[in-house]
Amino acid sequence: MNAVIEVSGLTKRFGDVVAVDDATFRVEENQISGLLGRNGAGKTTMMQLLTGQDFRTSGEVRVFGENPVENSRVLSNVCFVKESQRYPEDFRPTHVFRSAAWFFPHWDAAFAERLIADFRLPLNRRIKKLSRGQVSAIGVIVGLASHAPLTFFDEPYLGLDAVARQTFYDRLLEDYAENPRTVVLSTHLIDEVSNLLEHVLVIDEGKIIVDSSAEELRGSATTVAGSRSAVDAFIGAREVLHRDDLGGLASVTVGRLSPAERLAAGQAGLELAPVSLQQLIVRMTTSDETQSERRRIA
Ligand SMILES: Nc1ncnc2c1ncn2[C@@H]1O[C@H](COP(=O)(O)OP(=O)(O)OP(=O)(O)O)[C@@H](O)[C@H]1O
Repeated sequence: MNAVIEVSGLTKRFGDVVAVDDATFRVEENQISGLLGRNGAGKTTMMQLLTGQDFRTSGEVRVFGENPVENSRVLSNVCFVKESQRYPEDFRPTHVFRSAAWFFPHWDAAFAERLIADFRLPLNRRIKKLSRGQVSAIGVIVGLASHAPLTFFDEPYLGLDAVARQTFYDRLLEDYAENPRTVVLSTHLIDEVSNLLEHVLVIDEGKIIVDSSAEELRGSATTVAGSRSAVDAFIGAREVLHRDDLGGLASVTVGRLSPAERLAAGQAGLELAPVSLQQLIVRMTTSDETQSERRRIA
């Protein structure tokens, strides 16, 4: 596989704050990757560095094999949809889409038209008069219709309602199937995007703590539920990631189970349930147990 992004030992400091801390990872071509993490984890800073909008303190960044900073060869192939995108004072959505056609060599005007209808976006209303969700829809439309070989969506749907978010996921997947490209998506709505993601990067306090295929990650923990005595007998000396007890019942999250262990759990009358990506990430990035859980899940 070809790496579209290669990052090595990347660090970005703002005074005393280490926003990105010695990050090393690759993003493969034509995959949808999630860049996930808590508030202030370093997601936006990472995207700024990858799109040449900020300077690194140390380390290396390669996008399409080159340094992205002030590099038009790289940047003409990149679309960055930001959460807090600002537009010129008197701009209307129609102005944004007309300019997008100049900026993005692969701009798909017909697709943009369809998305404008899907999101019911008023084209000729001043952007400053639009609702928060309508402003987000502009960014989402630009990101999708740009057909840029590398597209970053940084928490793109502030204010978008559930229908509009589902429209975004559906159109992204449909279009990605026809026009494969590399997408990096940062979001807090992890469960909503979980089925979209092929690869997951989790950043916490500037450090990349997970770099894994989404499928592998999903199978990396299981919840075992049943009578407390049967659960305790099954888990034995296993490390427990999370535990809930209710009367004589217990529900315990443990790491990856082998097929034989799954069979044994079934024979012991226990129920097994996968742990959602969101639950997993919440547990990995919750402060007091963070370090030990990361080790156990990894
Ligand atoms: N220009 C700056 N000056 C000082 N500190 C900054 C600056 N930009 C970001 N930071 C700090 O760097 C850290 C990472 O911020 P960043 O915006 O990358 O986080 P994030 O993961 O995108 O968060 P969120 O999910 O809340 O948007 C935070 O502690 C933030 O306060």
